[in-house]
Amino acid sequence: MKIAILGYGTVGSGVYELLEQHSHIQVKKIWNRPNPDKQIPLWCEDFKQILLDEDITCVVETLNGIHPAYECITACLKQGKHVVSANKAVIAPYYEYFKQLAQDNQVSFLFEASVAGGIPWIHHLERAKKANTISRCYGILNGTSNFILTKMTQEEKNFEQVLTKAQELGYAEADPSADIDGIDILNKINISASVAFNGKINPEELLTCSMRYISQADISYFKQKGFTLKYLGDIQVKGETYEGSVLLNAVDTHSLEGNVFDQYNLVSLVGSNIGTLKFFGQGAGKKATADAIVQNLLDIQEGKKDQQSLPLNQLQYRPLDSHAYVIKSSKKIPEQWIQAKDSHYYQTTYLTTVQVKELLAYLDDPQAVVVRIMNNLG
Ligand SMILES: NC(=O)C1=CN([C@@H]2O[C@H](COP(=O)(O)OP(=O)(O)OC[C@H]3O[C@@H](n4cnc5c(N)ncnc54)[C@H](OP(=O)(O)O)[C@@H]3O)[C@@H](O)[C@H]2O)C=CC1
Ligand SMILES: N[C@@H](CC=O)C(=O)O
Repeated sequence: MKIAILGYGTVGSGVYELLEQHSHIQVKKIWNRPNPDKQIPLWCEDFKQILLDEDITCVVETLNGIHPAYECITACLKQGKHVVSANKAVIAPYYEYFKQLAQDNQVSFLFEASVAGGIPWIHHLERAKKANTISRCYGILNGTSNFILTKMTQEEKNFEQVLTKAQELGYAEADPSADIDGIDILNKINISASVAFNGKINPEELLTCSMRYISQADISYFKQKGFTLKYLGDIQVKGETYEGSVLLNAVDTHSLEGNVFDQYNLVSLVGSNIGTLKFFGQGAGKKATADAIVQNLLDIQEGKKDQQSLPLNQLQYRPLDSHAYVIKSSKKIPEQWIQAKDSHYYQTTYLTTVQVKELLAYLDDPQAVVVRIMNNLG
């Protein structure tokens, strides 16, 4: 099989290097914008040279963000080329569109690397879905934020210092605010919901809180109480309704999630027969992510059939659960929402995600630190 790669950054170069060991998959062309700082093997300047090359039957997309990735994926699928993408920012909003285009053109659109890097999460979701009704997907889904929390907790490093290290190691997004403000996890939760529930969600409805204002003092405060802070994505479904969140969670120090460090991820599904299933591995990084892409290329080579039934069902947001939260804010939180106060940490009464959003809108404090108390992660 002859392929092309779009984007020669951390992941694209990783795919090229791994494929040097695969004699049956040959990289014919690599498209990247002109970059004098990079030596790009097989570089081609014009994307059309790839699109119109009939030898190339599959295109790997490892660009950043929505444009020009959207246009490239669309053109390749319409041209009858298989597409493998790692780019969650474009897959999350256009999942159904790309899947439909692939079906219409009798090709595959695969995206294992887009959620949880090297973990074969999508493969196992699709497999679990065949025999189970899946009601929840949750976990540590971002390597950069987990790397930051680990180094702040274990080595008492400061936030900015560790974020720079995560960028150097190739874990962070081109704009790392996606990692620390929750957008990246939101995209991964959205893609997981499309696969697991055959469901369409509105990501803006999820309770999404940044982790960028966490301090060493906050970490120590929770540590004293037996908690480790983890930045989790969570989505649950009941019938045609769903609820979800992306935020810091205080998890038991002895829990599995509490013991996942560095760029590693731990992602779980809850199935009607199997109960909770957990998958652990590297969620970010060159080689691990490239491996997930190569796995998809091998799927295509072996003629693996697509599992997705379309169209997706539109789900409605409705709170399904309530939790206690700890909120650190310089603003005063009204009594009716508070169960206890400890210095400037307010512990709330049990609140739904919708109530927390109301409280945060009332507070209007962009630097508030919001932590969900998560005693039982399953
Ligand atoms: N890094 C990781 O661990 C993981 C990344 N991903 C996803 O994989 C994709 C690639 O990530 P990563 O390799 O880390 O990112 P990089 O920024 O390292 O690589 C992106 C590449 O795309 C090129 N590029 C960007 N915009 C354009 C454009 N308009 N035209 C042509 N080329 C362009 C860049 O060129 P230039 O160098 O000139 O800027 C760069 O070579 C992203 O969508 C990311 O979310 C998924 C899982 C894990
Ligand atoms: N920036 C992402 C890369 C993988 O998806 C992360 O840190 O997890």
